[in-house]
Amino acid sequence: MGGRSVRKQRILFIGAGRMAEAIFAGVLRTQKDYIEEIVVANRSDLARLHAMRDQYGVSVTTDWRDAVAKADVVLLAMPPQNHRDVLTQLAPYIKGQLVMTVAAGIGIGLLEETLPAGTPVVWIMPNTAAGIGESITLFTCGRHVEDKQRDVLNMVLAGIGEAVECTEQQVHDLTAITGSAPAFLYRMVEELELSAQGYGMAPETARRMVAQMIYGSAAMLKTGADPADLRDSVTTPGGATAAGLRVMDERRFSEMMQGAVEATNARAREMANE
Ligand SMILES: NC(=O)C1=CN([C@@H]2O[C@H](COP(=O)(O)OP(=O)(O)OC[C@H]3O[C@@H](n4cnc5c(N)ncnc54)[C@H](O)[C@@H]3O)[C@@H](O)[C@H]2O)C=CC1
Ligand SMILES: O=C(O)[C@@H]1CCC=N1
Repeated sequence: MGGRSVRKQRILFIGAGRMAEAIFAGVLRTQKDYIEEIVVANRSDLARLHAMRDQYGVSVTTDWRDAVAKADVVLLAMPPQNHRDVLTQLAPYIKGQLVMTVAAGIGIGLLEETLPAGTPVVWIMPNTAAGIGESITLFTCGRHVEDKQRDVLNMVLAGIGEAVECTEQQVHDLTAITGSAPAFLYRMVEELELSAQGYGMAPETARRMVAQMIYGSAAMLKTGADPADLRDSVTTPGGATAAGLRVMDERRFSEMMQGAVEATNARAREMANE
């Protein structure tokens, strides 16, 4: 945190979905000393709010207006499509609070245009591993973010994993790679588990095997090794792996992955304008 101290923060989450939960769960795991209160707001679904209150000890409300004035940070964790409306409703209550959004495709411009002049705003793009402190979070800051808000931002980001500051364009371009790609990977896991089960493995054994295979592979990558070299070291010349990789190439794996990335980013942009 740049050596500066952060006083205890009151963070209001507008939206009580999966990403809100992943972020406050992560922050509460490791940054509790910096948290005065987490308030979670949702329009409806009282049952979910109550479950969150009971599980995490957060405060909950169905009317965020009550909580904005006292908040230090307002974090929008709801669909991109609802941002314009909620930001417009939020604007009269904002007097210097740090406003953050996690929404795909949103960017900084809409926040700065809609909120009072000078409001510090940040766009973050985490992934669901935030909940266990293992997100890789991309972020970009608006024009009015000063050191004291950066310290708060760093505290939140450190609570949910690793973070990389990007340009706004990079957050748009990389949303698929860090925000959505966990789903691409899980999709592959589902297929591998199905194959293992097809060979007679119990579902829980198949899960454990595939999870450890991915964990080990990720650990190899985190040593800094090049993925092409790692792939080569698995691929015995003329051997079994080569036959599998050949099928991936024949079925245009590269084209499929690039297409998935492009479609994801395009849809993120589209949602922000709906
Ligand atoms: N799920 C993920 O892996 C990631 C999601 N995001 C972003 O996080 C945001 C939320 O996504 P999820 O948590 O996955 O969705 P979700 O569907 O689980 O949760 C959305 C929440 O927003 C609430 N909401 C909708 N309109 C509202 C309004 N007008 N006022 C107050 N609350 C409202 C809903 O009731 C719900 O609690 C999206 O903008 C998404 O782009 C970003 C990175 C990763
Ligand atoms: O699917 C979505 O729209 C969001 C964006 C990144 C991950 N989930």
